[in-house]
Amino acid sequence: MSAVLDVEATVGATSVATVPRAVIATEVAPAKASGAPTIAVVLLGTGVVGGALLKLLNTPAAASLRLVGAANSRRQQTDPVSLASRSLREQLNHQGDARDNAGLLAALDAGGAAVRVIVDATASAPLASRHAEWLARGYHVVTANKALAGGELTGWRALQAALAHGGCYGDAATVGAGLPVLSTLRRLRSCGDSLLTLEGVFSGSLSWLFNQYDGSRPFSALLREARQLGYTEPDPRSDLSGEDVARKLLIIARSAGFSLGTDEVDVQGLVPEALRALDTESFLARLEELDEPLAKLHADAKSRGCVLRFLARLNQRGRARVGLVEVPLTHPAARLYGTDNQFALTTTRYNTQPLVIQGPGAGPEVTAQALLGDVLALV
Ligand SMILES: NC(=O)C1=CN([C@@H]2O[C@H](COP(=O)(O)OP(=O)(O)OC[C@H]3O[C@@H](n4cnc5c(N)ncnc54)[C@H](O)[C@@H]3O)[C@@H](O)[C@H]2O)C=CC1
Ligand SMILES: N[C@@H](CC=O)C(=O)O
Repeated sequence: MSAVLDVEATVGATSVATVPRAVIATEVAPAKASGAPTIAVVLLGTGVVGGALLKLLNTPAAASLRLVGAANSRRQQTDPVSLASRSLREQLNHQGDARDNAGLLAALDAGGAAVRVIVDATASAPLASRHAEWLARGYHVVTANKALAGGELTGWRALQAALAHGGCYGDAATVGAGLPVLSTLRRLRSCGDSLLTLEGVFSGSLSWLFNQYDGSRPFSALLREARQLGYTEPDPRSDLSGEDVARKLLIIARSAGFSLGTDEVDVQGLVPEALRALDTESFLARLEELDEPLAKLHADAKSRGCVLRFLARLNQRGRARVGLVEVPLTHPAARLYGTDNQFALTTTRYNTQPLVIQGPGAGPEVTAQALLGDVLALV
């Protein structure tokens, strides 16, 4: 890719200060026939992604899984035999026990399953901070939550230390919503290949927004639609601020051996100062304040024959940047569709042309499938 990714080309930077925030999973295993070892599962989070996973758990692909506990932020239900109800997600809105991780772990232990898995489909940093402890206690963790691996370096190191003693960390959903990015990188590394540079579009929601945005509809209207479609984070500022992209960049970089801290990613976000300290509901009520600045950036880019794309880049010196840039129509990122993510990996062996992984990078169904795939890969 070209020099448009350089700092000078970064546009629309209304904020810099964002705090950005694995590791083992192979490919999806086929559904097991009856009599195969049962996997006991606890699901944390029954929102967009967790809700889609609950649907998948009622399909034949998940026949070897036994859901023994499920929780949202306020309530939980457990059943050491199986929580089979199709209306579990709705039930948790008004019935169940108070939240208590110990009760969920007890349900995992009670059934005597050989494989015990905690699936984290929340965006909760406090929950993510428990992942290493759970691994150390003998549970496997499968996660869509990026807050540990993409958070402070101390958390990443605690995770690696826990993994050194056993347990698996299914993290496919944390990058590209399950696109085979981390698995490919690990495979290359196991063959002695090394990541040199990385660049591309790592946000499904921002990809969708800027692939659509042509000035004919306000940016705020598109953002509301992206949220409805389940592409954004629970608080869309996590996407707009660049924080979610920075987390993915950190997860990839760290998986490739770069010990990058959160403060080593230069993050150029899109959330104006006035909207940063609000609670989520107040922010959602003021989305129209994004419209004018983005309309201007779009018009400026268009006048130069360019489009806007939210790009991430890690160079060979370990310098990392994420932000909105103008790219010419010939740029690979200008030719993305829908929620497409694009990861261009230049390695010691893929060094004349990068290895490019591209495809839908957000959405409940693909993300839930990535979680299921990581669970099935445990046996
Ligand atoms: N939406 C997408 O396309 C993708 C999302 N992800 C990740 O999946 C995670 C979930 O995203 P969504 O489902 O969109 O969010 P959501 O807001 O729809 O759902 C979050 C769920 O977590 C629950 N929760 C929060 N704190 C909890 C706690 N302490 N204990 C138990 N449950 C708790 C909430 O009650 C809710 O049910 C996020 O970490 C996100 O980054 C990852 C890849 C793609
Ligand atoms: N909000 C995220 C969802 C996947 O991680 C994105 O837009 O990419």
